[in-house]
Amino acid sequence: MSKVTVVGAGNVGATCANVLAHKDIVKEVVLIDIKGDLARGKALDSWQQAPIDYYSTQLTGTEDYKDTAGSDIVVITAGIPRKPGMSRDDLISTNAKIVTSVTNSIMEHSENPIIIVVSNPLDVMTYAAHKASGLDSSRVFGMAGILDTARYRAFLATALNVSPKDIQAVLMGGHGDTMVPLPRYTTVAGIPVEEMIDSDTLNAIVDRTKSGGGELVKLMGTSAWYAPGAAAAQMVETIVRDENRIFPCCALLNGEYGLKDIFLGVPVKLGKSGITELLELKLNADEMELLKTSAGHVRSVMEVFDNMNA
Ligand SMILES: NC(=O)C1=CN([C@@H]2O[C@H](COP(=O)(O)OP(=O)(O)OC[C@H]3O[C@@H](n4cnc5c(N)ncnc54)[C@H](O)[C@@H]3O)[C@@H](O)[C@H]2O)C=CC1
Ligand SMILES: O=C([O-])CC(=O)C(=O)O
Repeated sequence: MSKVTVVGAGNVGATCANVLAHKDIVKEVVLIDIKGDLARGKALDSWQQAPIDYYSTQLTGTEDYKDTAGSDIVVITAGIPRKPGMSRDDLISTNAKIVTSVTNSIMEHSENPIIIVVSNPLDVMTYAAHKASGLDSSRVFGMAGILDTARYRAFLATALNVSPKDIQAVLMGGHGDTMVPLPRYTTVAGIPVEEMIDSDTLNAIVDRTKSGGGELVKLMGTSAWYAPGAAAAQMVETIVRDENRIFPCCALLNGEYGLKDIFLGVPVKLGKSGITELLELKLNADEMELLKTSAGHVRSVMEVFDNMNA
């Protein structure tokens, strides 16, 4: 694994490229954007950080897809972010076209890449990239669950006054307000979280997690980038290192959880060929109900996408 392309040199894309370079695990990161100078500038700035922070990963910026040729992994962050008052779904008409055209351009120059989608609305943009790429679904998936789980873990760490390192959690469903944090699968240094925290505080943290993206949009006037960029870089890392780590990712379901032909957040193993296994948790009736509601919402946005392309 030597070459990673990050499409979109904006807040999330540039952060992802920079965090990835710091990991020093790939030979080359290409940052591509319709704004070529922005991509070249951010790549050059990151490359000039290499002697300070000690990494060898070469970063280049471009607007020309020829420079992405032979990419092993592609992270798609191109598209518009939301502004206060908007939902992620409001981005669909603009971002569907961008993600489809970007995927087509990538596929013209790379034979069998792994594609990680970040652009919103995430679940449907992953569906769009999968459709446009013609790649096996084990090689096209979306980043959301790592970020949403990280927010949940960070809120818990604050409430419990513990290191976020010690909090493990799973979260499922679409990347929106219907996402499903799973307290029953949350532990603090191996201790079930429900033994550590009262239910009102836990419920408030679950609710805050669900609107965690919106909280940041309200504060900043645009959406988050540090944690999102780092989350996408973590997915690249586990693939490059062929670690088979388990992360919640947006993946195509084929009957798992009683759901079919839908991209939704579920725990998967990630290795050098992409998704190596999709894990089916033994959800209880309440959890399953929440997951089905979330799937229903994602399906309604998928229909909007399908109608745009009919
Ligand atoms: N999945 C997730 O958890 C998250 C998703 N996002 C999404 O990621 C996307 C990017 O967000 P930011 O980086 O904050 O936005 P940004 O506006 O800072 O950057 C987006 C970049 O995409 C570029 N772009 C637009 N059309 C393009 C095309 N056809 N080809 C190449 N580049 C193109 C723009 O020139 C811009 O530089 C948004 O859709 C946002 O909603 C953001 C955070 C988390
Ligand atoms: O909230 C947004 O629009 C961006 C995003 O997906 C997130 O930060 O979770």
